[in-house]
Amino acid sequence: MTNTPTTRMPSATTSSPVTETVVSVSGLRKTYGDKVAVDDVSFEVGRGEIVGILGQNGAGKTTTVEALAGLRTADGGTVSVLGLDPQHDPAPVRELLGVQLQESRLPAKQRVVEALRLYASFYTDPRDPEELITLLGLQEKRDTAYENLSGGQKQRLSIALALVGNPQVAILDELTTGLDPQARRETWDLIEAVRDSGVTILLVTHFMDEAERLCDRVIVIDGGRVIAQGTPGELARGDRTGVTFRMRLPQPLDAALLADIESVTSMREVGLDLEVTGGPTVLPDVIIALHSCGLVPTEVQTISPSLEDAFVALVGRPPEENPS
Ligand SMILES: Nc1ncnc2c1ncn2[C@@H]1O[C@H](COP(=O)(O)OP(=O)(O)OP(=O)(O)O)[C@@H](O)[C@H]1O
Repeated sequence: MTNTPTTRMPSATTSSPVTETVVSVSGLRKTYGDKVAVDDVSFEVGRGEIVGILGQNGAGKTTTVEALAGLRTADGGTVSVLGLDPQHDPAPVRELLGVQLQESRLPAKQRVVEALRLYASFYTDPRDPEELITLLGLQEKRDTAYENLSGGQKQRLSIALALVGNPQVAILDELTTGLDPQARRETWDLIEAVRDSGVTILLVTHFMDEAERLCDRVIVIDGGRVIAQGTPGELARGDRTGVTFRMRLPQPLDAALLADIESVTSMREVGLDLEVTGGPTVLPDVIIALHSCGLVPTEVQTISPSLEDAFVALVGRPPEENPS
């Protein structure tokens, strides 16, 4: 994690005090006919945080954030943005909340600067469109029609449109879906710059690498319910206190040598490597034991548990490769 959040929220495993809650969702419920899209969702977001909403297709993520933005009517529960109620009085919330929803589409011939000026005219205290064009690296595309922008440029424009009202909170849904790896990394840098400019961000994503890179905390939704929340590191570690590493040795090893080490709990061969798992001191214990036999590994790599592993363990299935 490269982020240094200005506030930390309580999570599954921490209890730091909340300094200022800007978004609060409590017992949210939404049905479409017989279909329960959101069953019982509660969470809070503190000022300056980037919080990820993770879940598979159909988990209820978009319904949740759209209810928060006052774009869908909830059947139960409460939502609050900066103390305002978007469900019963959405107009003032729109001044404070920017929304980038999935697949924003603009008229094909509309130029970048025209779109930004038009959207700016909807707000009482908008950001300067030219400043946003610079912030989002769209200077060279300022006068380009929407239809002639690349996928990454369209995405950056949609983020600019979410920010043009000068919001204190931004909801970004499927931020980097369909972008190439470089455009994704550029978009991530941009989101960090947006957060550093003082905007609290709620990020809906399928991508675990994106959540690990950007989010101070993540909320995992499955079947319309929150099934876990915490920092990406907390969720990835889960209950694990042990260490796993892989090493490559210059010659075959008598397995009994390592099996006798108290801190070693398991070993397995992975290709040319030996993977060892054990207690907190297992890595130095193994290296010292090898050294006493005149052996030095040619490579050693510690294996960190990933958010993706945690997600699979929690949800029972991996996040979709090709989100809809
Ligand atoms: N307007 C609607 N009418 C009927 N059912 C809907 C509607 N919108 C969403 N649903 C259903 O509600 C459930 C939750 O949908 P939602 O879009 O909130 O999920 P999601 O987690 O955002 O999924 P995705 O990642 O695919 O966008 C899904 O089963 C979906 O099919």
